[in-house]
Amino acid sequence: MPKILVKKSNPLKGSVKIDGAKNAVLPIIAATLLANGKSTLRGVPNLRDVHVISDLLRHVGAEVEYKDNTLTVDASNITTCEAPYELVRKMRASFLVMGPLLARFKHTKISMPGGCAIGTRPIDLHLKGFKYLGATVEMDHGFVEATTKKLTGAKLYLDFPSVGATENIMMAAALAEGTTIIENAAEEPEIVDLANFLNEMGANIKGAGTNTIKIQGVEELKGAEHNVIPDRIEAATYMVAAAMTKGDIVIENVIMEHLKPVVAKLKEAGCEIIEMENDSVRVIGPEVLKPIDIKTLPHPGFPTDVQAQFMAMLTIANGSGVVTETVFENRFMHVAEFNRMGANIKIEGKSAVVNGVSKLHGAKVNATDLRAGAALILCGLMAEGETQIGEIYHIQRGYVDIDKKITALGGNIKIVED
Ligand SMILES: CC(=O)N[C@H]1[C@@H](OP(=O)(O)OP(=O)(O)OC[C@H]2O[C@@H](n3ccc(=O)[nH]c3=O)[C@H](O)[C@@H]2O)O[C@H](CO)[C@@H](O)[C@@H]1O
Ligand SMILES: C=C(OP(=O)(O)O)C(=O)O
Repeated sequence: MPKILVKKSNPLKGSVKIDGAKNAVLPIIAATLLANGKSTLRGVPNLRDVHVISDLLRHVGAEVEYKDNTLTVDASNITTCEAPYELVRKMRASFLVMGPLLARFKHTKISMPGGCAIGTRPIDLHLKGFKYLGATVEMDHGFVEATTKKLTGAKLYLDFPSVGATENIMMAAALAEGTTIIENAAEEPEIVDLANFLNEMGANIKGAGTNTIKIQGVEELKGAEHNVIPDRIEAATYMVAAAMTKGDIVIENVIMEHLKPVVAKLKEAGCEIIEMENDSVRVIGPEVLKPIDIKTLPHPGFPTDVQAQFMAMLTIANGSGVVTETVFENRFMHVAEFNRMGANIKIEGKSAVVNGVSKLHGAKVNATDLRAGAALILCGLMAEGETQIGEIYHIQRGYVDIDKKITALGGNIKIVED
C-alpha cells in the first residue's frame, strides 16, 4: 500500500491552481443520467471518486469518456437501473444516481451506501423526498428499491438541510409532473452548480442557493455542456497550508464568495488575505497563529469538510481553541492521529479543545478520511522529523496531485510504495 512521507519544510511559497470541485461534479455526473443524450462536463478533476462514479454509470449502460479534464456521458442507452454493493460501497455519492434513474425510468434498485468513518450517514431524507413525490420505497437485503407510475410535484420540508438529499430530490423533481418545493434545503455552492447544470439540460429550477428551492417539472431533459466550479475545500486546504507554514501562497481558480467563512476565520487567526484579479487569492501566514474557535454548520456556516485542516492549524497556535462539530456525529477520528504527533487535544462531546503546542513531531499515522489525511500532511510539514501517512487512498479520493502541488510550493513530501 502506498504511503505519504512528509518532512519538516520551509514556509510554502508560490502559486497553486485549484481543480474542479469533487462535491459539485459527482452529483452533476449522476444528473447526466436524466437525459436521453450526451453531456459534456469541463473542469472535471482527475480523482478516484470521479472514476468510481464513471464506472457506476458504465455499469448502467452509459458511455463515459474522460480526457484532459473533460468528461462526456452518453446516457441514451441505459440497460439496467440497478447498482450493486461493490460499486456503491466505494463512495456514498453513488447513491445520487437514484433520483435520476427513478425519475427517468420509474424504477431503480440501489445498494444501501452504509456508514463511514465520519458517521452513520443515513439516507432517510432522500427516501422521504422520493415518497413525497409519489414513489414506493422498499428496503430489502441491503438494497433500496423505488418504483413509481408517475412522479408528482410536492411540497416538502427537510428535517436537516442535507446536501445529498436536496440534490437527489431536486434531480427526481426535475422530471416530475407539477411543482416541487423543497423547504429547509441545503444552500451549498455545489447545489447551485447542480441546479445550473439541470437548467442547462432544460429543467426549471429556481431558488438554489437559498433554503427554498422551487422545481417546476418538465417532460424531458436533454444533454448539456457545463464547466464545474472550483473546489472550495481544496482551496481552503492550501489557505491553511500558508497559514500554518508562515507561507505566502497565491491560490488560483477560486470563487471568493464560496470561501467567506474560511476567510473570516483565517483573518481571525492572524493571516493576511489579499483578493487578487483573475479569481486568485494570496494568503500570508502570520509569525504567530492566534487561537480561534470554530463551529461547523451547513452553508453559509463554517464547512465540516475544513474542520480537520483548521484543527491541524490550531495544534500549533499560541493558546487554546475549541472546535465544535455539529454536522456529523463522528468527525473527530483525526484527533488521535494529531495527538500521536504531539498535539494536545481533548474531546468533550461534540467539541474538541485544542491546546496549542510549540512543536509537533513526525510519527506514523493514518488518514482516517480524506480531509483528515490532508490535515495530517499539513501537520507533517511543521513537525520535527518525518511523518508517515497510511491509508492514503482516502486523500486520493478528493485531492488532485497533492504531493506534486505541495512540492511545487517548496514542501518536502513524496508518495512511496510500502
Ligand atoms: C459528495 C458530497 O457532496 N459530500 C458532501 C456532502 O455529503 P452528504 O450529502 O452525505 O451530507 P449531508 O448534508 O447529507 O449530511 C449532513 C448530515 O445530515 C445527516 N443526514 C443526511 C441525509 C439523510 O437522509 N439523513 C441524515 O440524517 C447526515 O448523517 C449528516 O449528519 O455534504 C457534507 C456536508 O456538507 C459534506 O461533508 C460532504 O463532503
Ligand atoms: C466527506 C466528504 O466526502 P464524501 O461525502 O464523498 O464522503 C468530503 O468531501 O470531505
